[in-house]
Parts: sequence; structure tokens; C-alpha cells
Amino acid sequence: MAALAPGARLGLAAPSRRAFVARTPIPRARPAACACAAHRVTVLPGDGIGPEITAVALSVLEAAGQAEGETFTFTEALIGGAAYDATGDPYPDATYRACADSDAVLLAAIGGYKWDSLPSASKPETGLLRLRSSLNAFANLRPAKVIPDLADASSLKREVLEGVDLLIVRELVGGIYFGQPRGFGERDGEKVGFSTDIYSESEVERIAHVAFKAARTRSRRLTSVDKANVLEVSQLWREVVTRVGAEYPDVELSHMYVDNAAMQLIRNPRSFDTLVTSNLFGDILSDEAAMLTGSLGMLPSASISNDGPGVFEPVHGSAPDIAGQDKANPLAMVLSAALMCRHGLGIPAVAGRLEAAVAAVLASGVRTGDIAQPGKQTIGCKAMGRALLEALAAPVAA
Ligand SMILES: NC(=O)c1ccc[n+]([C@@H]2O[C@H](COP(=O)([O-])OP(=O)(O)OC[C@H]3O[C@@H](n4cnc5c(N)ncnc54)[C@H](O)[C@@H]3O)[C@@H](O)[C@H]2O)c1
Ligand SMILES: CC(C)[C@H](C(=O)O)[C@@H](O)C(=O)O
Ligand SMILES: [Mg+2]
Repeated sequence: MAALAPGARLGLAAPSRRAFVARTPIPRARPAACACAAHRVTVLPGDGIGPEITAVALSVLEAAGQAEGETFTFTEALIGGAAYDATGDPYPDATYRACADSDAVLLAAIGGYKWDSLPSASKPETGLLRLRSSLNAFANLRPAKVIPDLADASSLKREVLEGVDLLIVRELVGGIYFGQPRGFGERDGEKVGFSTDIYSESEVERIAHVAFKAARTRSRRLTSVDKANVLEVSQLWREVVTRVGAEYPDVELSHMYVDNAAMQLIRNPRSFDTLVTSNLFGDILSDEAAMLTGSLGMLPSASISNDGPGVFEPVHGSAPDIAGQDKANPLAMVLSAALMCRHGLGIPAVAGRLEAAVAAVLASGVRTGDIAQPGKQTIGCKAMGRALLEALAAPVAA
């Protein structure tokens, strides 16, 4: 562990890892996909626009489920700032238990100005990281597909965007988000802050397998994104991904430095199919990819565990600047619910209905502010929900 020496050299006590440690899994009562009873979903509305987009997602999920003879039980629980305000903990034990004992977790967003100056352990973001870690939701799938009807909502040219369909596979429970040592200290008479980017071989192996398997269901091209020209952690990443790649000779593997990848995503996004990367790089690249689709309000995600319920959440945050104003775009949340149906609950027909409803409302020209052309009419979050319900009720073309 010589690489961790700098923290020790600073004379810093390693901060407690307690807040991040995965808790003992609760045995699951029944398999995730079960046609015999209601699907048990723990719903975490969180903060900011979270409750607004949750209301829309649950109403359309119920309607789409009904059309396919599927029912849900929704158990609402607290997370983030709302949980901190009510209990003093951004991820209360009751929330962990509800999540661990469900078939899937549907999360909206956490965070906001109100909680920004709390100590780390109390921050809404820490609650979110603890949720992901406690459920071992290590594989975060962030698809970004340009919908032709929305190409003009992006700041990039239509010809650059047409046909873009990529998947970012982000490692979600390791790397610099969780590495030790981390904290604040003092060096040469001034305050310093430090974090540690660290991956073990097994952590890289398991995310690499997810990425290669995902690439196999797509166009069999995988780009591993790292900073191996500078960082040892990335050198290990590259070595392990290359090794795992030998087991997938049918998938074309390439490696790219993250700075180049950030540039190529804007220059020629069609050159990518599946990307696999670390927690921090995946966070940044997925927000960038969101802008290819026109808005952060469009990008869903699925965080998969090997041994428990997955967490399904939009890529965007709690958007405090528009919270409580009925301006939020609920489509990323609805598409996250669709990913939950497909990857978490084993009901792809319900997922298909939700995705078709989203496509139909966009084709009809209905837009929230974030995806509207300047000067064009926009609708609010609730009205978008009503438009989705109408689309779901419309007869399906034979
Ligand atoms: N997974 C999460 O819960 C998550 C993700 C990112 C940020 N956050 C938190 O959210 C808070 C705000 O962070 P931020 O401002 O950097 O990022 P953000 O994603 O909340 O907002 C960035 C910009 O995108 C807009 N936006 C985001 N989602 C939108 C939607 N559905 N419809 C319309 N516009 C939308 C916002 O209005 C804002 O202008 C912070 O506390 C941050 O930590 C949480
Ligand atoms: C809120 C924050 C902790 C989170 C992350 O960095 O993972 C968010 O940005 C995301 O992309 O889900
Ligand atoms: Mg992010």
C-alpha cells in the first residue's frame, strides 16, 4: 500500500469508512421477475424536482403495467436532504431495509443548496453513495440515444448527432468516490484536501465483464476510457480490461484517454458504441453524453448488482433552480422506470410501452422547456405526465 503513503505523510488519520461500508444483505423473499404477484418497488423521490418527476413516473408506470396485466406495490422511503431533515441521516436504516427487501429501487434525485454546507457524512450526496454501495449496485448503465425529433434541442449540429446510440458502463461503487485515505489536513502551513482513486483487479474485472456482455448485445465495439498515461490506477484498469477482453474475442476492444474521449464525444459521437470507465470519468462523460440527446432531462440509468435489487435513476440531479415550478422534464425518470421494468423486474413489455409513449409524445411536438426550441410553446411536468397517459391509452397500431 505504498501508493497511499501521501495521506500518512500528511499525518492524517484515515477517516472512518463506516458510512460507506455495505451492510449485511437482507435475504430476498422472492426472485426479481415474478408474474404471480405485484412487483415490489421502493420509491425514493428525494429532493428538488424529485417528487414532481416521481409523481409522473408512478402514474405512467401503473398505466403501462395495467395494460400488460402487471401490478406494482410502491413503498416510499426517504433519502437525501429530505431524509436528513426528517431523521438526521441522509440514508436512514429504514430506507436501506425497504430497498434491500424490494425487487427494485426507483430513485429520482437528491441534493440542493440547503444542504451544501453540511459535513460530508450528512450530505444528501453521501446518502446516495451509501445507497449504491449498500446494495452493491456496481454497474451503472447510462444509455444515450439521440431521438431524431429532438436533434434540434442539442447545442450540436443535427448531422453530428443523427444515429448516435451509445452506452456508458460506469463503475459505481469504487474508485475515487470511495477510496481511502480521503479528507482534509494541513501541509506546509496551509489546508489541503485529498481523495484516493483506487481499484482492485476484481473490481475492474466485474465491471469489464458487464461491459463486454453489454457490447455483445450491441455492435460489439467496446472503448475503455482511462488516464493510463498518468495514473497508476488507470494502468491497472487498462491491464485488467485487456485481460478480460481475451475472453470476448468477438468484441473489438480499444482504449482511449479520458481527455480525448471527452473531445471525441463532441467531435464524432457516432464513433462510440459501448464505453466502460471508472466512477469519476463515467460521471463526467455521462453528463456530456446527455447533451447529445438534447437535455440532461432525457437520460435514464440503471445500476445493477449481482446479488440484490438494482437502482434505477435519471442521470440528472435535483435541479434546485427549477424545483417546485412544474418545469422539470420527467422523461429521464420515466425512461429510468422503463429500464427498471426491463433490467430489474423482467417485464420488457411494460418497458416497451413506456418507451413508445415517450417517443409518441416527442413525435407529437410536446416539449418541456429544456428540450424546446427557443420561442416555441412549452408545457410543464404535470402536463407532460398527462400527455404520456394519453399516449399510453391510445390504440396500439397493429
Ligand atoms: N443522482 C442524483 O441524485 C444527482 C445527480 C446529479 C446532481 N445531483 C445533485 O443535484 C443538485 C444540483 O446539481 P446540478 O445543478 O449540478 O445538476 P442538475 O442535474 O440538478 O442540474 C443541472 C442543470 O440541468 C437542469 N436539469 C436537470 N434535470 C432536469 C430536468 N429533469 N428537466 C429540466 N431541466 C433539468 C437543471 O435545471 C440545471 O440547470 C446538487 O445537489 C447535486 O449534488 C444529484
Ligand atoms: C450526486 C452525485 C453524488 C452523483 C454522482 O456523482 O454519482 C451524480 O452526479 C450522478 O451522476 O448520479
Ligand atoms: Mg453526475
